[in-house]
Amino acid sequence: MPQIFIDTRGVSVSLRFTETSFFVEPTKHNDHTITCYTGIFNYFNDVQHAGVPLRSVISANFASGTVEVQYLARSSKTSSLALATAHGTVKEEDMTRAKEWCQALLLAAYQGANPSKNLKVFVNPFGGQGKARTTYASKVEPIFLATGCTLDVTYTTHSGHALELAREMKLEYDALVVVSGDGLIHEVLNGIYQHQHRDKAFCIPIAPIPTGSANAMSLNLLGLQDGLDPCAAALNVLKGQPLKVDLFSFTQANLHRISFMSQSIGLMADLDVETEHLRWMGDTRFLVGYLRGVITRKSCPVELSLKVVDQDKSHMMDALYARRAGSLPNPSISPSPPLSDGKKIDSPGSSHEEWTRFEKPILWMFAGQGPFVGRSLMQFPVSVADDGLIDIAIQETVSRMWFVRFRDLTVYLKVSRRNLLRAMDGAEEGRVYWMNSNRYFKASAYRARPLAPKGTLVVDGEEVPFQEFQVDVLHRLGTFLSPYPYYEPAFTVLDAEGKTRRAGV
Ligand SMILES: Nc1ncnc2c1ncn2[C@@H]1O[C@H](COP(=O)(O)OP(=O)(O)OP(=O)(O)O)[C@@H](O)[C@H]1O
Repeated sequence: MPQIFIDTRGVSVSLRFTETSFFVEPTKHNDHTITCYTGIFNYFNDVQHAGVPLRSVISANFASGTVEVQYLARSSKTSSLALATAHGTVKEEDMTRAKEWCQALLLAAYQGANPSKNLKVFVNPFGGQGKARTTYASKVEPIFLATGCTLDVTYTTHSGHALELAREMKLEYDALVVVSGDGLIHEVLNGIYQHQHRDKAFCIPIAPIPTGSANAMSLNLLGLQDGLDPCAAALNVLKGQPLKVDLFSFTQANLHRISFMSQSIGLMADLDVETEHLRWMGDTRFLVGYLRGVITRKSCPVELSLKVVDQDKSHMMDALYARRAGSLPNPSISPSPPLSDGKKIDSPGSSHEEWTRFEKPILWMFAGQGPFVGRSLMQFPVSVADDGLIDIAIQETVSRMWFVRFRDLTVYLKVSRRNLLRAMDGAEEGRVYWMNSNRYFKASAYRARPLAPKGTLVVDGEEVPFQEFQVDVLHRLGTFLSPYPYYEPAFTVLDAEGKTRRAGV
């Protein structure tokens, strides 16, 4: 599509786009005049090289002789996205062309999809550091309004509010936007689970806007650079494609609930619950909790049984490579059966494997999906969104590497505090995966039975009673909006042989 020229405050500016990028280029200017009006560049001199991905263009309008294009851009490579506008008048004789150009730009930027979405928005003013309300009003809502979205916004007033609303919601929304952390996503999914038409309700995609503490789902969908950026997450609401992900059925006695991210017991659960009063710290509170846990090294009193499908770390990593490169089809597990009202949900894969008991004493068990459980911990680096399996990481209390022999007796030594602290080094890129004392399984189901009256059990970041439970996988039941057909974070680590390996395309 040829370029058009607009006049912005006396400066003639060329607007053009290619299949991949959008460009704003002044054609005449006073040397070194500083301008920020496009958000793409600061100096006109740089402009020949400037451009934003076409995906970042959110609106293009022509009205009353004026062209206005809105897009998201960074002021530097590492900064967050911000809403920027290029606007200016066109000459009388160019008006028809300008109108057609705007339509063509919009068509290309949305690849034919409708920019004006019908959105249900949940804002949790309590999540994270309590900034959701202002972040939504100042950064997110302007992006939705620029594209003509219809917004049905609820500021949650109490814990459980989002669940109640999701349970009763109409099925007309294009997406459910969750302005909060992972806890509110958990609520929305459980509301959907109780919905009268839950099969259909589970197909409405959820899109997180990160304003909680860990924001793990947002990190897993958008990656480290964009995962904590509310504007990047808003762009995902407009441009993301539905990504089917496995969910988990968490059963305690006769109570079922949906878990979408993780279940933890032991140190990793304690650090979440015991740092609740440190919310003001953001996700640094998890680091404080971990250090506290390493000092006490409290054993986790629980009996675990797993339906193991894989426990070979190199093999699991190879499978991840293959999936991301598109060379492995979806696993041959059939989709979850439709959920009919009142029926227990069954796992498609859990009936095939044998139950195996994990006998060793442990410091913690962390089960779930999605590489990141927080910005500083890639706990499940080989997680695949829809492999029909749950990843389970178990930290043994004793190290298989460290033991002393005395006559016929072998005495194993506790994993040292030094090693546990060392595990923090590279934890954000999943290096802990290769630690010998970190046992890693892919399973179709697992059970845990507490062996002490007291302990901490956390599901998707929320504490639940410390009682026996079972988790089964619900293959591809969840739907999220995502820029990629897989979890974004790539696993780049030294493998067991010390070679650099990279998962990703
Ligand atoms: N108005 C409210 N007042 C108090 N609690 C609320 C309110 N609205 C929602 N909640 C509860 O707030 C809890 C925490 O929310 P959320 O998980 O979104 O933030 P977070 O815990 O800081 O982030 P993350 O889960 O990513 O670590 C949820 O359990 C939710 O039920």
